[in-house]
Amino acid sequence: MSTASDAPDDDLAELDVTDLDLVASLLRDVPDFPTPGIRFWDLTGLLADGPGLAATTRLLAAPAARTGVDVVVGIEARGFLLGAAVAHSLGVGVVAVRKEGKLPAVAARRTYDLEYGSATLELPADVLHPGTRVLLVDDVLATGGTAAAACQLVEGAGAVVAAFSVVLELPALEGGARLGGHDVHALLAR
Ligand SMILES: O=P(O)(O)OC[C@H]1O[C@H](OP(=O)(O)OP(=O)(O)O)[C@H](O)[C@@H]1O
Ligand SMILES: Nc1ncnc2[nH]cnc12
Repeated sequence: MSTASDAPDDDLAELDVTDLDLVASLLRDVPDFPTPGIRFWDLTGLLADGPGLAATTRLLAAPAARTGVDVVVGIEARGFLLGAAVAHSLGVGVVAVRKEGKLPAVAARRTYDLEYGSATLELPADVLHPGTRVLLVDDVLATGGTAAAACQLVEGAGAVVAAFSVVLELPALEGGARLGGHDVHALLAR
């Protein structure tokens, strides 16, 4: 079983080790999904576990205590589940950055590549404003294409990415390097 010492970020030393160990114990990796050669990290069991979801929410929300945020932005699709939980725990709202074609009013869109394909993200119109401080939330940071696109959308609206919280970083794919120096808080690395 993984332990909290797998956490990639020294900042996390102050976080609850019991919470981190619980999160690590509920992750599952699936070989060759969705395409051959991909080791897919599945958070279904973590999200379905009450104490696991609560621990994850506490850990992902932690950067907001240091930086202060006005709103959480969750990235489709698994970032919606985590983002809403984090926003609720912080007492702020949540904005869904969606895959192409789902929003009736779009502020901007970005197309990007990820580990197993390409996609386009869209930011809803009229929810982020100049100076709005955003906590971005997602489940996995792999190549960083998704997170970089989301950062560009937020900043294109004049808002500020105060921090990016993610459950799991895959450091071999060097996604952090694509985030232009943004503060990345990954709970675990694999
Ligand atoms: O760092 P990257 O290489 O960009 O990959 C990370 C993204 O990939 C997954 O989403 P996916 O696009 O599979 O969408 P889903 O959550 O809608 O299934 C994951 O939830 C991240 O958003
Ligand atoms: N290996 C992986 N597991 C889960 N989500 C991902 N998103 C991109 N790569 C991923």
